[in-house]
Amino acid sequence: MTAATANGNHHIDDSVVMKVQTTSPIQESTLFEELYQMDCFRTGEFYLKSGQMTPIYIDLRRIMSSPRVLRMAAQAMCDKIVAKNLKFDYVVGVPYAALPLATLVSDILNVPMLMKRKEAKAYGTKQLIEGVYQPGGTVLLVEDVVTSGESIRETAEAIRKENLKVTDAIAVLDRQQGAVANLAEDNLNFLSFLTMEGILDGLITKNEMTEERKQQIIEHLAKPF
Ligand SMILES: O=P(O)(O)OC[C@H]1O[C@H](OP(=O)(O)OP(=O)(O)O)[C@H](O)[C@@H]1O
Repeated sequence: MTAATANGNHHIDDSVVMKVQTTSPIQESTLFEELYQMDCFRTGEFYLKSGQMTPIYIDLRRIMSSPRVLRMAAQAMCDKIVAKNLKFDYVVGVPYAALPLATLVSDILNVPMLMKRKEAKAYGTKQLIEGVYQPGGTVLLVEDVVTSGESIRETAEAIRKENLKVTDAIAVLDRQQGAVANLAEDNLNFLSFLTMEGILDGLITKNEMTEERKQQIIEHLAKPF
């Protein structure tokens, strides 16, 4: 469990913080290489949850098929969580793609996990938030890829209805399409380990893309959706 402080808030146990701090941090280029090898980056014509067409699709669902890469992505987020000294009592993944990542973040940091369902069941306890929690506790949201931030907002709303707090969200990758500003409107600080620009630069080094194509993609993604 997390360790309780005098004011009732919680933090990651000191021994876990030290373990994360003394392990070499995951480099962006290292995770990029692994994601590239796992074919997570697709160019072509794809459609996002928002309905927007995108010339580049990043599918991090694929990494659950490699426990090593899945753990590396979770560790990269944990490095950032510890470096930023984020305070929280529970970890919640934005369903579904981020659930394996949230499970590993919970395990690495030894902080309990809760699960938010996409839809409540019509039987059993009918709860939207599963797991054991105390009202008033703080949740850290974990995402795989963020576009508008809408999925994070929806998840935060459901969690706040349960009298839990949410102040921070972290993702493996920010597609840099407005999520930071959108989430700030909802009092959510948003951090990511990788950015779309970093991925496009990586693809240039792999001769998969020219600088000119990168600029065209950035312009396309900057259009409102
Ligand atoms: O920032 P947003 O505009 O909300 O977009 C990002 C969301 O889209 C994807 O999930 P998707 O809706 O495809 O569902 P899944 O996780 O169940 O695959 C992704 O895993 C994020 O949750």
